[in-house]
Amino acid sequence: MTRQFAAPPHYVQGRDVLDELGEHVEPLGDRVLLLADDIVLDIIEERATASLERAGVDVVVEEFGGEASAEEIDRIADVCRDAETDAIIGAGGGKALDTAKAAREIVDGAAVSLPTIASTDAPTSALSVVYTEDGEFEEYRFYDRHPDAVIVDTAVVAGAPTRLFRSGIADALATWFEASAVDRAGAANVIGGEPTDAALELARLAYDTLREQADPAVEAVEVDAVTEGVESVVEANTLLSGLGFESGGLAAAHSIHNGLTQLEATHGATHGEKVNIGTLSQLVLEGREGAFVEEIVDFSLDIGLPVTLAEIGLEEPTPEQLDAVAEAACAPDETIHNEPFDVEPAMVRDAIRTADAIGRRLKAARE
Ligand SMILES: NC(=O)c1ccc[n+]([C@@H]2O[C@H](COP(=O)([O-])OP(=O)(O)OC[C@H]3O[C@@H](n4cnc5c(N)ncnc54)[C@H](O)[C@@H]3O)[C@@H](O)[C@H]2O)c1
Ligand SMILES: [Zn+2]
Repeated sequence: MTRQFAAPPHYVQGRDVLDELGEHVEPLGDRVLLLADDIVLDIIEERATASLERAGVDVVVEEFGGEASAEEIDRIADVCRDAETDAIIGAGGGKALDTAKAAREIVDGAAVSLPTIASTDAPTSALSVVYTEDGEFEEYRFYDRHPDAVIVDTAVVAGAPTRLFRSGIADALATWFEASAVDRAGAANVIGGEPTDAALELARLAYDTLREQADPAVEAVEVDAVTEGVESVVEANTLLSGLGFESGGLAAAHSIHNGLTQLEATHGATHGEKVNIGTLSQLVLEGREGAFVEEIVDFSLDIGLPVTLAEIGLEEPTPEQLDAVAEAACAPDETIHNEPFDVEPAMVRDAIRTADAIGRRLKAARE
């Protein structure tokens, strides 16, 4: 297998970069669609539009429906066609960004990611995660092109709910564990190559950054402050985790996340919160040392991430529910098969139950 690495050409991060949006978008298009939900439009529409207009870029604003579903993607592609735009800016969380990337794939032109939360590693990737209208995982769509630019205003990100920042830490915490599983298995990364050393190092750097900086950064975001630590964690959640997962590869944690989305009760938990349960389960599945699993549970507790099924909406899951999650996590095209051993649903179910037991014990010990 050849080593392959891919990345977007341009990443911009800093306080108030929203006011420079126009400068970065102007080389990419003359008329852009700005896609965001009502909450995000309230936060960014005025400044984004003003910056784009200063740069001579026409803007058409469209409200995002909230789910990255096939229906919503087709609707947005139609809006782009009718408005004759030549670029699309997805602004908000992972779902709006994924929808913008998917619509650009249909209509062509440029795509820009403008994350307003550091909640996932979706902004940099050349793929979308598509769900049913009801929020169940449906498919990954892979693209040849990355977003042409990724613009992250850290003041906007720090002003958003801390829960979403924590969720991004969870999504980024999974990256090194998954990429290193792919590496140990000699499996393929998300773009179909062997992980480069660079991708593995980026994933590792995301992990090290979070272990050192996540705690104080969460504290800063609680008071909407932008510190160097916040900048580092935003970069870990967005750029390092984004490049790290795509060119490093995914494994069990994200398959278990996908399995969990089968249960409606988990839909109130964020992507990152469900991924955290996936990460802890992956560590148990891999037979990691007990002390190390406890260390990661403790880290999660320190920053306020879920460590039990109850915290993601599954108070008393039935055996049938956990079997359904494990079955879905082991679907033939799932990345759980990138683990360096054969994985069966019963192993996954028992890893989830065991991770939950450890999480409950350590959580109770703090109460
Ligand atoms: N394509 C990829 O590579 C990739 C990677 C990771 C995750 N994902 C996908 O991302 C999605 C999850 O994304 P998410 O967790 O960001 O959820 P989300 O997109 O549903 O956004 C969560 C909420 O945050 C709100 N929000 C956004 N910015 C805000 C701000 N500044 N202040 C207040 N509220 C704000 C939005 O209105 C939204 O309701 C999932 O669909 C997941 O599969 C994709
Ligand atoms: Zn993720």
